[in-house]
Amino acid sequence: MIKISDLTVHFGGVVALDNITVDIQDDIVGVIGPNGAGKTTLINVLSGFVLPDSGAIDVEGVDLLSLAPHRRARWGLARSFQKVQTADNLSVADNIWVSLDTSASIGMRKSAALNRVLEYVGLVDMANVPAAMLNPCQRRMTELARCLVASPRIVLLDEPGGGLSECEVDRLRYVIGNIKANFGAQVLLIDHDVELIRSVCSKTMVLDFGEIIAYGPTETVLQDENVKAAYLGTEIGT
Ligand SMILES: Nc1ncnc2c1ncn2[C@@H]1O[C@H](COP(=O)(O)OP(=O)(O)OP(=O)(O)O)[C@@H](O)[C@H]1O
Repeated sequence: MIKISDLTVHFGGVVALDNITVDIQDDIVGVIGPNGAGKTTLINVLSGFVLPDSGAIDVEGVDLLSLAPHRRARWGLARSFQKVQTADNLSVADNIWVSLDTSASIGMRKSAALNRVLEYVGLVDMANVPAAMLNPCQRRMTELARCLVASPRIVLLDEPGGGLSECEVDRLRYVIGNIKANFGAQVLLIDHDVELIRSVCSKTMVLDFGEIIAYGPTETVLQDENVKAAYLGTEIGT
């Protein structure tokens, strides 16, 4: 469980997160909102890329903000980025192995963990291929595999559906939707693809101008008039 209390982040005059308080308990929770709403900032604070001005975050009894970013990773916090971060000159396997190099004991042989995650994301046949040769979906899957390989407790995903075709999003839906069952980790999923959010997230939080304007069961939230208004110009399917 992620317990966020009174979290505020300013960038100069911009209030990116405005006194947010929320308990995140469900296995897969969506985070949606218009551009600039504060979604990535929330993941950046959780992962240690941004220091908040005030507030506290408790994850499973741990004071997260007291840990340096690398210690959060060792504790079991994994994240992906809006712009996929793969090293082009490394193979798929080596791109994933990077997470194992910095991880603590993961309760199984590291090579077994690598094989398991390659199989899970469907990249077994591509293990030795340089990342430069991958298509966008395979790059995204490589990044997801890197998030999952070291037995994380919490996985933060920043727009993993961005730039993928519909059929690729189907695959992504399976991979994200089964993280809890296969790896035991809680997932926080930011995406603009409302159908992806709707299909995998039991609860969803909506940010607007740094504030939580709705949080609850995904379908209820998507039907909320305030949420529809915040998304004016963006269609939310009924
Ligand atoms: N490093 C930074 N320096 C200055 N301003 C920033 C920085 N990071 C974010 N912001 C500002 O904070 C606000 C929230 O940005 P954030 O990236 O968290 O929004 P977002 O909801 O993730 O948007 P998007 O959907 O476009 O990714 C925006 O006004 C943004 O311009």
